[in-house]
Amino acid sequence: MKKIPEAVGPYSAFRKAGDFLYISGQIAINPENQKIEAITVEEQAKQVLENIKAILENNGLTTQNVIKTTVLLDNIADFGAVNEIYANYFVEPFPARSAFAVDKLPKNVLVEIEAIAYCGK
Ligand SMILES: C=C(N)C(=O)O
Repeated sequence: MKKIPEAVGPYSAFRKAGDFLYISGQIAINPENQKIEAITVEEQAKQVLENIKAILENNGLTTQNVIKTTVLLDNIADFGAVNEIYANYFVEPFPARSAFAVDKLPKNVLVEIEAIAYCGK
């Protein structure tokens, strides 16, 4: 099993319900030490997506099972930079997605991404 980040509040990193796996919003926590070490938005986006990938893999899934994501940004100016990293993790047909800039994110990170994966046939 791959290491995954611990929740930073009263929630589960993921929950399975029927044919769906719900992955809580991931922030750039290094699962080796539970610390946020990534500094730039590109580094943070990569760590976030590696964390999502690890959760998927621990559940026997890949990013191709992901049908919906939500991207939360501290600054909408980072939209393009995050898209470039994001595109390395998904292939067509891409998951449906929503993206927002929000006022502040937990632990003052720059990006948070949540995902829903379909585990059925
Ligand atoms: C980081 C989160 N997903 C949270 O606080 O809900």
